[in-house]
Amino acid sequence: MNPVPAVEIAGLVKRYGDKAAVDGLDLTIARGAITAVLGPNGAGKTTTIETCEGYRRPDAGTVRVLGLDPATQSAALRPRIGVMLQSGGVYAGARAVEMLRHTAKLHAHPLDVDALVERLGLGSCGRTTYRRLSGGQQQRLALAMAVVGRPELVFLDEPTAGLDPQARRATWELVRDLRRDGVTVVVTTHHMDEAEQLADHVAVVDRGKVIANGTTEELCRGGAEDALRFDGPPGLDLGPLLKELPAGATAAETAPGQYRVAAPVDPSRLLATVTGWCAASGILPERLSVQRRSLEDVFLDLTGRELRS
Ligand SMILES: Nc1ncnc2c1ncn2[C@@H]1O[C@H](COP(=O)(O)OP(=O)(O)OP(=O)(O)O)[C@@H](O)[C@H]1O
Repeated sequence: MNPVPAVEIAGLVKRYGDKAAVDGLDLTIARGAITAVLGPNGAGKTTTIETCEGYRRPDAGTVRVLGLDPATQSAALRPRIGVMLQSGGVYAGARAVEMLRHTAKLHAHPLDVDALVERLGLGSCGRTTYRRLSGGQQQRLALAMAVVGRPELVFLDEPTAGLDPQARRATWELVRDLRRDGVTVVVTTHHMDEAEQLADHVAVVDRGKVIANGTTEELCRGGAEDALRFDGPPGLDLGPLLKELPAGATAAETAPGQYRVAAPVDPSRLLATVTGWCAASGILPERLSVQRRSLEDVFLDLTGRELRS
């Protein structure tokens, strides 16, 4: 194992005017794994990733990527990393696959371009210019450009935003294959299921700091009890149910007609209490299940359920 972490960030501060977009962020990312960086809009994820890529200079703190300083050693770093930006980064007038072939030629051991084009469903885009590709095709091309040079480390900023389910799955498979080949992948996403499916490690960023960090398993286990979920008529008054449960129980309508109940009791007792209350109230609970906390639950517990302005 290479002892130098893929990414080491200590006390990173990045300001835009007098606003600190990143505010003392610490994060170490291991090699050879997939790390998902999650956080609400405006949390500072992209700013952090762009600092790692050498596109932004820190105002304070240190950033090391593959042991190098991206601000001053970018010439040594660039050939070793792959970058997929949230938008742009590709010349709009260039023809899609030609551009990919050109990028491949800049690297010593590129991936097979035809195989990559096939995998990402870009076969029909050969001579189409970047600006004429659909949004999803542009995303897939940007992903192909990021990985074609067989980098040691890939940064993918929201790689599946706006992709159809097939393209999303193709992206996931490609990311898993990168990990199998020993590549370190750092991915930002707003899709909690994506992070749950793909990531070995998860870092949650909020207000410019890492507020939680660990494996998905560790974060989902952390502190909270199993939750019971069921569907029922919208707008149920859950107050009487809560009275039947011990202190510390929570009950909420997470979406219209969808309920989540958690309590520090044995799951079988929780199930008995909820079904008993439903029966007594004339409610037929549908799709009833006891589940461990999902990453989305963890995320919302950490960052709040309110929409931020
Ligand atoms: N070039 C810029 N000039 C001024 N402010 C900026 C700039 N880029 C980002 N910001 C601000 O910095 C904060 C962090 O933005 P950033 O893009 O890093 O967040 P993010 O976590 O990636 O958000 P999202 O999930 O919406 O992509 C936001 O308040 C944003 O408005």
